[in-house]
Amino acid sequence: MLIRFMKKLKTLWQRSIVYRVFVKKYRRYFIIGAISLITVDIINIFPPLIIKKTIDMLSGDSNMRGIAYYIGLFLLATFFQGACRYVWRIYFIGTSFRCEHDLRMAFFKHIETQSQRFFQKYKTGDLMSRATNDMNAIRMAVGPGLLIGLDALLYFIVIPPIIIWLSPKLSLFTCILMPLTPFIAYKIRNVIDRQFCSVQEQFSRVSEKVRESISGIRVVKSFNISQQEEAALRELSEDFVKKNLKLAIPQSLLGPAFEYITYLGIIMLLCIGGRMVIQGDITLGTLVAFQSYISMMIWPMTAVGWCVSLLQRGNASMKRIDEVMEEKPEIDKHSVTSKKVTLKGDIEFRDVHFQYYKQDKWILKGIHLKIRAGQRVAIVGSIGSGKTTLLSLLPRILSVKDGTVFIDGMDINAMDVTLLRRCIGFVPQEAFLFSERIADAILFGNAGEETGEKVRELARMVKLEAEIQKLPEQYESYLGERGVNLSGGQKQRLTIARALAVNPDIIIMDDCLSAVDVQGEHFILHNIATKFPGKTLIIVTHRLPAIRDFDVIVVMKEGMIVEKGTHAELIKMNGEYSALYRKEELEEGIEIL
Ligand SMILES: Nc1ncnc2c1ncn2[C@@H]1O[C@H](COP(=O)(O)OP(=O)(O)OP(=O)(O)O)[C@@H](O)[C@H]1O
Repeated sequence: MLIRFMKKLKTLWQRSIVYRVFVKKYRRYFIIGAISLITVDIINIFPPLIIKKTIDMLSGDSNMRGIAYYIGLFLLATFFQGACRYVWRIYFIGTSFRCEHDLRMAFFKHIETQSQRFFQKYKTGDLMSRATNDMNAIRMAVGPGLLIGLDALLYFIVIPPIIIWLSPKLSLFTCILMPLTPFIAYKIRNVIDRQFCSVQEQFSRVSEKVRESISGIRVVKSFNISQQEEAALRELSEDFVKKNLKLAIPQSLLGPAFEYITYLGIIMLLCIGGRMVIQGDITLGTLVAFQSYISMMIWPMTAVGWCVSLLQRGNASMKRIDEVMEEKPEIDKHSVTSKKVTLKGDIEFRDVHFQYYKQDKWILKGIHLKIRAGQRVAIVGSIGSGKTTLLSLLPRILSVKDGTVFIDGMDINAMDVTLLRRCIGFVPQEAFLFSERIADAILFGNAGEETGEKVRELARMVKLEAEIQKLPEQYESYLGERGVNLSGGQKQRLTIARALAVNPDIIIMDDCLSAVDVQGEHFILHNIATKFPGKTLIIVTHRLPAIRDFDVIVVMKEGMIVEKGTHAELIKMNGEYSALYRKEELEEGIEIL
């Protein structure tokens, strides 16, 4: 029975936030902190006893040497106590910051392994709120929460036996109200837990709205919808205030409720204890010492409520972190190696089907495509025909579940995703840039590489050099958030330079020249062909003249490959490609070969 109980206790402990976040990794720090805390609380027992002795001496024979001795003892005890307090603060509170750091890094690393599907489920603002607010709540639980809890527990263990020893009768009267404490804590705790979750969820919504409005500020202004955006944010924010106020009620009830019970105890003590001193049942020193101990209990009484609230908040936040951490990464073969393998660049899609969600429509329907190393391949087709989806499978931004994709004869699902991505220069449709120096944005992810000539060479290759040189600080100029201080075409060219910087074996360009003029497009494609000979190039484009000399042109329609061949072959076929080309010919007034 006892063994079963101990086992259950052990399981509970190992599941607790304190063990998982703090003790498991920083056991030594926990032990040092706990020892110094115990020492402080043990030393704490003595000052009231010393005071009792001194008062009793004063009301007795007034032995001055004895009094001086006790004063010396008192000073020594308080000094030692201060030193130990310093140690536990460092070991508990300091370590709680390390725990928060560890958890945040683990959270971030986990998010990095997730696929698009995950990011559709969790909004950016929500993830931000989990990585900041929730992490902070967890730190407060395993730092101050743990400290206060342990401290209070020690007080509850140490002080009652002493007051019983001082006067059992007086203890009985004073402690009559004590059992009320855990009962009230339990009742209020549940309410706090429920409301804290609701506050955190609302905070996520507010964060997401703010993020969305700021990143879409250009659209908001150009569509003149600032007022609607403001109203939407106000509604969310007001709701957040209301939820916080609702949470504040049980939280603020907790402390006063405990204090009230404790002060009732003190009043009873003064009435009954005073009478006992007058009747000679106890000495004045005993009453003073007794009162000191009861006052010392006020702190743990209040602290229990605070500790419970911190632990509850921490637990609620941990649940939110666990929810994300339990999301299985779609890609599990990640390595931390910095080596780069070289791929030849043969690619094969074998009977590939893809759907974004189960039960959803199929976006790719039985794709069979072989690309030989060094070929230049263009993928064209109507809007929404699945071109981006198909290309996203190669660097495993999306995972292939039905069918197989091979690179150099290897199934990409069996390849280390880090190494795979290092061999692919991927230029996405949306030019996303971080706010950093232009030189760093070009050498992105290649820290440690020498800048200078390589950066200039890449900028030249994408026809960006002259424009960068016109900037006041040239390559040292900082990009605004998401590159707001660049034009659409400049952003696209910079992302191409960034992809080429890794000297990839396979270059994938997803409609990333749409904001570049025709001459610029020819210039860049020509440069890629000459500077990266023998590399496989796959490009998605809606501008057909630019790809007339490509080795293979693949035409997609409704998730299927409907035509494949060279420009001349496809024109001769007089099918889908020929129709698209004629349409473009009309639009741009170009001549068909
Ligand atoms: N993340 C997503 N979740 C759900 N459906 C998606 C997602 N991304 C794309 N789709 C759907 O998949 C289909 C193919 O989209 P995809 O972007 O691959 O087409 P595309 O041929 O590249 O289009 P475009 O020429 O406009 O870039 C579309 O119907 C689109 O709505």
